[in-house]
Amino acid sequence: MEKRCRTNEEESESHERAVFECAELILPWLHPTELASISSTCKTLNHISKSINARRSCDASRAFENFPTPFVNTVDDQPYVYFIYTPTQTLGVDPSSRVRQNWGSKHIVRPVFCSDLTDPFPWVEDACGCDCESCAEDLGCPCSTQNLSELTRECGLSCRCGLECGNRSTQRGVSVRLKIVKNRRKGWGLHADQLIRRGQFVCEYAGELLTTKEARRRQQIYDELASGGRFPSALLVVREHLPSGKACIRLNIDATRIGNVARFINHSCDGGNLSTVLVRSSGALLPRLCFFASRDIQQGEELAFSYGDTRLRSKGLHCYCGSSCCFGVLPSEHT
Ligand SMILES: C[S@@+](CC[C@H](N)C(=O)[O-])C[C@H]1O[C@@H](n2cnc3c(N)ncnc32)[C@H](O)[C@@H]1O
Repeated sequence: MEKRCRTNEEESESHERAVFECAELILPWLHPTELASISSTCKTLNHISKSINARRSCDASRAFENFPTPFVNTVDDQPYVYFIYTPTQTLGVDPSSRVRQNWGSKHIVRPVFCSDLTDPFPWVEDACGCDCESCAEDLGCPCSTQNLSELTRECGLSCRCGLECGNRSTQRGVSVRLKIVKNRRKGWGLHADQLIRRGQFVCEYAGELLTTKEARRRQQIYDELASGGRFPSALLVVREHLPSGKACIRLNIDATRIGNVARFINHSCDGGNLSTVLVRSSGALLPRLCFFASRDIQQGEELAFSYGDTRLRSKGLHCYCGSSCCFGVLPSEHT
């Protein structure tokens, strides 16, 4: 059979295709500043970068969650906020390490969501699950605590019903449609994109779990950055008081660099429309901070909560929550 030699044109087309394919694989791993600088080098890379930015703005959760969470910005031309997504709490990562995540790729591979696999902490020995064979959400679960207290227990790893258990509703990721909307004064905020019923689970506050020493170190840096202009940090300190009242477990969750959609929830001086509940899964060493709707929330409404145990700072950031009881200054946690 006669072999036809490839023309120069065909050869260059094939090279271009190879470059295109490689770029499509590599560029989604880049930070926005890297993406911007590479996109200025040639037309093809500029084109690919643009589509990556468009895909990033369509889903902040990078398909980790059950529904995409889009960014909506009618204020300026920032298409999205860059951070590393984690659907559950994770161990603190050295800030100097450049963690990367594939975001905005053409080929979306939905990560397997399983909190049992992602829980970074060892499980305690006496972990127990419920005895029912299958407990659907509507039937309830014998070991479910029906009313929302400040601390709720859920079934855990050894539950025989698996992740579908009606008493593991906070372990299946974000289960309502949400969007991230930019506001001129408060920056980005998390909004409902459907009706959310009172008592419904919205999302967990996921981020890096830090030692108190590291939390204090980072808070100092964040305060300095905030004083020099707008820097929206997302370091939350939560205390779980033990029944004796004498001791408490302190959780330092930093969602500034690594977090989930909850990092966009703004503060409201009137407590907003979310209640925070510490949920402990049977067998888990540490509780997780979960948000539930404290009343019916209409589609489009902004989600908000009070940033917790606070002391007012006379020179703190200005609060724009707009509630009738607004203190005028954003609360600041004494880390
Ligand atoms: C956890 S982040 C919330 C998301 C943030 N708005 C953003 O753009 O990424 C906390 C930061 O949001 C801003 N923020 C939250 N609530 C606010 C409020 N009521 N008024 C003004 N700024 C607020 C502050 O900059 C604060 O440090």
